[in-house]
Amino acid sequence: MNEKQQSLLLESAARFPPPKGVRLSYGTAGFRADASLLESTVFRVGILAALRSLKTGSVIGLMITASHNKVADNGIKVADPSGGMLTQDWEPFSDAIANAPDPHSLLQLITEFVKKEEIGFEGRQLAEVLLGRDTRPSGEALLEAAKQGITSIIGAIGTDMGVVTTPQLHWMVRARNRGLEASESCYFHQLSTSFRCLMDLKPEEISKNGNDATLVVDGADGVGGEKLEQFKKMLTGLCIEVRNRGDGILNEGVGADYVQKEKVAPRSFGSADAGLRCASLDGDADRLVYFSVLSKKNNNIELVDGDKILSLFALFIKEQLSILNEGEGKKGNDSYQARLGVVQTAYANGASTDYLNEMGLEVVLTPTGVKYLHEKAAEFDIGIYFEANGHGTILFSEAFLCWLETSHKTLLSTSEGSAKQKAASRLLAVSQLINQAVGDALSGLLLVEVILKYMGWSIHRWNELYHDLPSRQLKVKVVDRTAVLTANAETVAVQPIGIQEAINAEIAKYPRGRCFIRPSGTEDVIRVYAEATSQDAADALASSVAKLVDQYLGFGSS
Ligand SMILES: CC(=O)N[C@H]1[C@@H](OP(=O)(O)O)O[C@H](CO)[C@@H](O)[C@@H]1O
Ligand SMILES: [Mg+2]
Repeated sequence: MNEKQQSLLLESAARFPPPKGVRLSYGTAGFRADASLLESTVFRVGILAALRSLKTGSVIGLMITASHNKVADNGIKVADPSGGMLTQDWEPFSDAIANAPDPHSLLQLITEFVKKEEIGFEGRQLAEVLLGRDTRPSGEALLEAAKQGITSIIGAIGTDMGVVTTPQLHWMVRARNRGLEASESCYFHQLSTSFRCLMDLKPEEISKNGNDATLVVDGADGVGGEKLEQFKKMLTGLCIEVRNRGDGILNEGVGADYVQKEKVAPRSFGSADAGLRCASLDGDADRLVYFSVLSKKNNNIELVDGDKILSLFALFIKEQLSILNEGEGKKGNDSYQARLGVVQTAYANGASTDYLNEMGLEVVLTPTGVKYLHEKAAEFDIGIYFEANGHGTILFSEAFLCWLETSHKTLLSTSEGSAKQKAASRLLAVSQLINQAVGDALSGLLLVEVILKYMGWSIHRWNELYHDLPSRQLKVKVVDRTAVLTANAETVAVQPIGIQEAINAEIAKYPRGRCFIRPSGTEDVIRVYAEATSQDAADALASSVAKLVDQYLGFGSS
């Protein structure tokens, strides 16, 4: 770095002093905190994004959002060239620069990192960062701070994509790096075209079914509701009513996180909606859950969570693959035994994992956080991942898509059964519809709708795939949540010493009992998850383990 660059960094960093006494960490999904604390972090992440763009020679994304958190919070996450999450190798650097106390220590960290990563500053190409933000009022000022961070690297530019959903921004980054146009209208066009294609390919005999009625969507009073309202006009064959489109307070009593965790209907939904097919998006529209309001008790719902979306997708994909492979074994020709895998976390309901295993699928568990699930899913030809809270997608490998395209062409030109050709067309359309960069509530919703139509299923029939084991999640405030270390995809607590044995002793008291603890990456708490054969048992197991956490780590423990 030359002197001009160094002084530009020092000068601009001086305008964004970090808040005193606050330590920030990249966490499960980027930095998140009260918006008033974030300007300097966002500015510094702007620098990181510009460096990442220089290093990779590709376009990088920055999304300003705090997803399902309260409206006063905000946050920032980085999208890598593939459109996926920032490589985990760069997280320690992001933590270090976010917490550097002054411009000089910041400059030193950057200088060392640039050297270590061999980021070339001489004769370099232009760096470009796409910026997006959700509807939070603090978004605009933070976007400006990010831009200033980006432009404090000479030659780097920030391109403002405006108010977008998180998955739209990730999609745009991926598109740009593949030489495609990255506008919102291209995104809507791709989704609506592939949706249309899948609708046209549904079996003819299934035109009348239980799900013809309107889909009612809770937009969480955030960006997703706004976008869906705009987008729904392009969707023929699907009637959508969007509620909570931004007239109420973001995420307050609304949204996928609220619906999934509280298991109640969001604001603006009530007994008048009983029996209807409803869906809920989170604040930045990367999570999706379905629900149906139960008729008798006002706010109670039948929840159809991420695990069930995953199961529906897996069922559909598996069926298309088996149509495609019918009879191929006998002929021994160029059939492709695609490896289909599903990825979950320890929060997946045990009944869903059993169901997927019974389907003969390979089920892999990873730690919480899309960055882990996505990475694992990418190892399969078709990898489907979902967190129970509704964040997930389906990834197709390049090799499989290449084979699929060729065999689709061959099937079109021969008289070989149209069933196979349709299955190939469906899989190709799914790969276009479902976001390949990150979990996307809007594209996920369209795929659910199309599969329900294909199966001729109502939401109730879908929910009957298996019955969830009763579960309970609790949060415990502790002195230092980093004192809990876990292993085996977070199912075992290895520290503090002795706590796992104590948890095991509690679990042993309940038939089919399962329970684990882990430190949250987005909130200052230890999360407790428990599952058992009855709700009372799940509640009792969760609360006894929460007590153990408090004994070992709570404020009276030391
Ligand atoms: C139990 C739970 O739902 N955890 C969520 C939550 O992470 P925590 O690290 O548990 O706070 O937010 C993450 C980001 O949205 C999401 O990936 C994850 O699934
Ligand atoms: Mg989200």
